[in-house]
Amino acid sequence: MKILIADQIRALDNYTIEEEPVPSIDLMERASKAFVRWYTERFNQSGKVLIFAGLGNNGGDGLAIARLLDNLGYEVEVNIINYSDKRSEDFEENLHRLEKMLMVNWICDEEDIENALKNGIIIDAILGTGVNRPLNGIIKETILRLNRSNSTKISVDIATGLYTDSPVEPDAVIFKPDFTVTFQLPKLAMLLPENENFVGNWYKADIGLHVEFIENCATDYFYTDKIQPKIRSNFSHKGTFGHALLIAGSYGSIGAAILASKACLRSGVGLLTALVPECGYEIMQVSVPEAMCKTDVSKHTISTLPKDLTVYNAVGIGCGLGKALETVIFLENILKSFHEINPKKGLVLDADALNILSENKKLLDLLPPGSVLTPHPKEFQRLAGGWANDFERLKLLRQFAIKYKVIVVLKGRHSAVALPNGSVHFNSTGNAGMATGGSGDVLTGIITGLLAQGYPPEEAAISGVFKHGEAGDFAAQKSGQMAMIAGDIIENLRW
Ligand SMILES: NC(=O)C1=CN([C@@H]2O[C@H](COP(=O)(O)OP(=O)(O)OC[C@H]3O[C@@H](n4cnc5c(N)ncnc54)[C@H](O)[C@@H]3O)[C@@H](O)[C@H]2O)[C@@H](O)CC1
Ligand SMILES: [K+]
Repeated sequence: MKILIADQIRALDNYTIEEEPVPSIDLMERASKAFVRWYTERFNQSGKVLIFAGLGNNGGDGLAIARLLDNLGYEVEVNIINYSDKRSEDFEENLHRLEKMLMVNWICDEEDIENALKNGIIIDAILGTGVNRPLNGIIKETILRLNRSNSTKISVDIATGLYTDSPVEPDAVIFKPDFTVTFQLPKLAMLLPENENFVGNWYKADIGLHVEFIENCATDYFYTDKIQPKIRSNFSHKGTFGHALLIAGSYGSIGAAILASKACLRSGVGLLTALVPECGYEIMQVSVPEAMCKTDVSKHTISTLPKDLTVYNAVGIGCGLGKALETVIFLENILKSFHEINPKKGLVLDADALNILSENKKLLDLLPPGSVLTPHPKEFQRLAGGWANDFERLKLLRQFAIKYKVIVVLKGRHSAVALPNGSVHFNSTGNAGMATGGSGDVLTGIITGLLAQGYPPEEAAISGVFKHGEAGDFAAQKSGQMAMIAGDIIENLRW
């Protein structure tokens, strides 16, 4: 699914209005009905609904929502923030419709704000995607006061004050909802970790905007909310699904090799060889009997390039590897030999392989095009340098992927997969229970397994991240997020 910037969303609204055609007031009614559908599925008629509306179209939505909820028997109180003389046409029309049924309160000063605050659910329809400057005056005062309330808070489309596709000022005042119900498409700002408090749990409400227009919009940002399942032929044999090599583990971290190996096997790979230091041999053989196991000449680390690299369809390196000097030299050698053996072979670099790259930046130039790197934010910072905000981080991520022609999976709540063409694919699956040791090793195993089966690296990364998160969601349903361990993600992989 595409993610569009605010100007494109405005153009999309207008195009839908002209081409469908649908009068803008009816489109607003459709959006408001979609919100009300979401709301009535979760909240019953007990208690008050306190609607805070602005004077533009987001406010218009708020007034239409008030009317629809009132019709459904909810006890609604409407507060309009009187911050300007300018009102949108559809706001005026919805005010006209509402005033036939309900009295509205106009908020002009702090006393009005205090009077408006009662027990009830707060709905923020003050400003939406039209916000273009920091909040001040009576809007700012209202938001400051609403944010102090313990009531459940819900934003219509986007929290008041949050810019759709640019960073907010460091000391900006922004509404802090528990939920956001956003129309049609997710907004970029809602996917960035620094905005977590200004989004809450968010839901997408379809309002039937023009599908072809969306298809023709150019964008670099996408949201992965489903992937195409691949069908396996009945005539397959284990050779059909490739042979993966995982190079992982060091003394004290053989568990990382086990987790990556199990995940790789559960991702459909035909054959798996794990290369571990000698100290890991028995542990691997006992824990993962399905994998073949080779050992390095070193007892505790990986130091020596395997002879027969051409046998493998994909190689995953880094889980629990350590950063011993001999391992650094090993990584340099394998990156050099990758260019020679077969540029089409897949390569995944994770954890200590990434840390070695950041401590030896000249190695970055050896990265084979199409390699998949899976850093968490700290690892990415060490690789690419710091950033002032998440938009800047996103820019660095894209620049890095373009410059080195690699795929970078920046792990997090909505893991961002940056491709060499500069596009970024945000993931929809996963949960906080996955922030646990070994979860990254599982992802490396999955992506390596997909690469070995012949998935193009872009698809292996996007699908792997999606399935990893989905398995984490299944695991959380069973044991709860707190009790989850990385092994549960592997057990819950379903293809
Ligand atoms: N255009 C359409 O057809 C639809 C729009 N919808 C709603 O319309 C919203 C966008 O509406 P608008 O474009 O009218 O914009 P908003 O309602 O977000 O804002 C209204 C106006 O406030 C002004 N403004 C911006 N920043 C401000 C600030 N900090 N302080 C005070 N005033 C400020 C701007 O002039 C802006 O146009 C969406 O978020 C969505 O809720 C939905 O009804 C769906 C259909
Ligand atoms: K809003």
